[in-house]
Amino acid sequence: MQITITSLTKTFRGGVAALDGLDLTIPTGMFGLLGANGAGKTTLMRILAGIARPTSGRVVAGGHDLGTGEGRAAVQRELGYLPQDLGVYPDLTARQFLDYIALLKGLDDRSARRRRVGELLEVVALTADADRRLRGFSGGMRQRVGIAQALLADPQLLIVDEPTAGLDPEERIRFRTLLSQFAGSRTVLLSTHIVDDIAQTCREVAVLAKGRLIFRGTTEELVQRADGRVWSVVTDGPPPTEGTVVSALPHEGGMRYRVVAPTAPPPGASPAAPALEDGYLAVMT
Ligand SMILES: Nc1ncnc2c1ncn2[C@@H]1O[C@H](COP(=O)(O)OP(=O)(O)OP(=O)(O)O)[C@@H](O)[C@H]1O
Repeated sequence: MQITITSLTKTFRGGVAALDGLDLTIPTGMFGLLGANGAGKTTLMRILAGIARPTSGRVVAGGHDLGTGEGRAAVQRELGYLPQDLGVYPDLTARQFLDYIALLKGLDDRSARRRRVGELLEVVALTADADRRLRGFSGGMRQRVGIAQALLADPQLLIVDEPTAGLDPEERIRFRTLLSQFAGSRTVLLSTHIVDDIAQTCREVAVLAKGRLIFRGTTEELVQRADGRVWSVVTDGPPPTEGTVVSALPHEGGMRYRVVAPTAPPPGASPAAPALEDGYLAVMT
């Protein structure tokens, strides 16, 4: 499902422009959305999910205009959404919770619903824990329940908002592999602060800042934005003051700093190969 966003704005009461004339096309497949806190990612996702309404502008998803009730209903039938703060009922088991959400989504046939819930528990590797109460689940297990509920209706569009925050490395890897496997011919919009999650799953990415698009392209193109701007500085003195220090590691009696600097290299610097995070920092600065 392709999504075309044109001149989208969302201004909250008090005058905060969460989205400020956003133009963006999101193709089929996995698509990454990066941006600092408050950049407007959640607002965009809520508008795409039909939960929030824009102040102005247009969104067309899979040929459906979200500006109309009919269009929103059509997109919502094809939508799976995992918000940042999915509330679960702690006293329900994973199976009961998914069954309940499936019922809300209109899966009325009891045996079909039971089958679908069973399949999804398998997909998210929770079959063995299916009949435990959610209250005892780890953060990662809860996120997997969250993704299972988002996948219940086999959506063509899956929107996930910072799904790996708080997960341990193993769970993060498992979670993002799950998303990639699911994507295929569908559209998966992944919003996150964790640049590595995007690097490992998405070919294309957009970066938002203050409600505006500041980059849209492939992950390789984002890496290229940092070409000639990444430096390695070994020193036993104070850290470099130019640019942004992205890492600091002890090195032979001193420190090795990795620096993204837009102009002249810091004294004593040698060039380093850029990574996606450097490209992100380069466009952010
Ligand atoms: N309901 C609201 N009322 C007023 N301002 C809001 C509301 N929701 C969001 N905002 C403001 O809109 C801006 C964008 O917020 P949004 O949550 O979309 O950003 P974000 O990129 O998702 O941030 P984060 O990464 O922290 O989740 C922020 O300045 C935020 O304070």
